[in-house]
Amino acid sequence: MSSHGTPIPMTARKSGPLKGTAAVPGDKSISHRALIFGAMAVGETKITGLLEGEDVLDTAKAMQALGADVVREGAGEWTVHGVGVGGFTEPADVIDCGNSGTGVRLIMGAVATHDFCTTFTGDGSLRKRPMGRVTDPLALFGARSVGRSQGRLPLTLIGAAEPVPVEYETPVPSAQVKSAVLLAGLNAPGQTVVIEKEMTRDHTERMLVGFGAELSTETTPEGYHKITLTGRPELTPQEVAVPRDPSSAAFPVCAALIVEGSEVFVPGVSQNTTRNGLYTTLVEMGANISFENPRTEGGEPVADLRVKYSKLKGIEVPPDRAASMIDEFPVLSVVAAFAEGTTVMRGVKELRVKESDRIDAMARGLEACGVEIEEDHDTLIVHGRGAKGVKGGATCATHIDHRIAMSFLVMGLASEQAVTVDDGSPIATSFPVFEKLMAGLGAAITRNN
Ligand SMILES: O=C(O)C1=C[C@@H](OP(=O)(O)O)[C@@H](O)[C@H](O)C1
Ligand SMILES: C=C(OP(=O)(O)O)C(=O)O
Repeated sequence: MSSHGTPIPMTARKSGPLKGTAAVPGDKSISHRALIFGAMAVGETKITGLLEGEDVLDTAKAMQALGADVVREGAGEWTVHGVGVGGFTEPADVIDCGNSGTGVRLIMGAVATHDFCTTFTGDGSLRKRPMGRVTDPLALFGARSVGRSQGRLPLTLIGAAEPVPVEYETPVPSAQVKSAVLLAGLNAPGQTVVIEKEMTRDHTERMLVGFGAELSTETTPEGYHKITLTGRPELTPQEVAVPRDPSSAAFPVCAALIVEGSEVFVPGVSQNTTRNGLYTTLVEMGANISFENPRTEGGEPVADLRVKYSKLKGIEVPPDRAASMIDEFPVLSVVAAFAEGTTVMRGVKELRVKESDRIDAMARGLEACGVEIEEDHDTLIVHGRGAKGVKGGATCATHIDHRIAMSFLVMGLASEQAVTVDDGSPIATSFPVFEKLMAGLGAAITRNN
């Protein structure tokens, strides 16, 4: 039973060709950051295209609780009157980040170098996720924290009264950890340095530069990604146009690839190389995707995708691509089930600490639907059914995980028998218009109660 909300079981049935345009909402990562950087700038930041999903709305509430003025002006249009770097005030109540790892970890970073105390919590999924990966580097700035065992939420963070700058090499490939350290470094004197062995999504770096921080990036002789941030800048308010979310676009794209006769147009999909690993992988599998009208939107390189049903083959995904498609492995494993041959996903252990253990959740659901898999701690291998087709016919557990729910619903659109998910309610955390958008393409997805 989820503590996210009342479970909403949903079912997807074999559908006719999917046709039309899938204009997915704003990018979740960029939406969180637009609110947080807006709150740390002096003056009014205007945001358009903000993702109004539960995760981002929780971050908006948190920014208000810390003293910023955050106002919804219209659909996706928000203004943030920031309090300036170092200007947050102690929240009067617990900050509840709901289902959002990004929200809680970035906000922990933002308050860690403020001389006050913040208590964080979240839903049943977030309370299981590891926070030590963020509280460990924040301790180097002088922040202290007390959480449940293994640093789980609820957790209280006592910010550093006299923060010191930090040099930190991230032990796991995580943009959330990198961003937490950089956000803490904003209110520390001197230079904060983050080094990552594998480069993760770079929205924090791009947006900090956009908001006027002094930040430089370089590749070290070992090939690592090194970021140097000068603390205590005055951030200048911005007009942020949030581009569409490539992680949400993955669902209509993958659905079109596996539902026979489909042709779907997906505008404005990020071509940022720290986010587009799924699309590279799909092309290697033989996907018929054309990348049209390349341009820049909201500071991100984007293209319009025209996607046609394709006969796909299994491939080995290079492990060094994992970070650039980390949220897309669940839906890739669905596509792999329909491909001819085996798809090997190695170097994916980070999937075990997402909203759910995504290797386990996908493995169990795929098996229940008649797909043979192999897994170990860091690997998921899917033996594609190809011409034999996917049986389906199971109810898959989603474990309060939006991407698991959407992935199995996509699977049901092309399986012989319907696929049910026990709880589709978490879809609202990242893709609140998923059902409407998929219905518009002709996908047979229904709620069961
Ligand atoms: O920084 C971000 O916006 C995100 C980073 C990734 O998490 P990790 O940093 O934990 O890999 C990703 O899974 C998440 O959906 C969003
Ligand atoms: C992992 C995800 O988000 P978060 O870590 O912000 O909860 C995701 O959206 O797939």
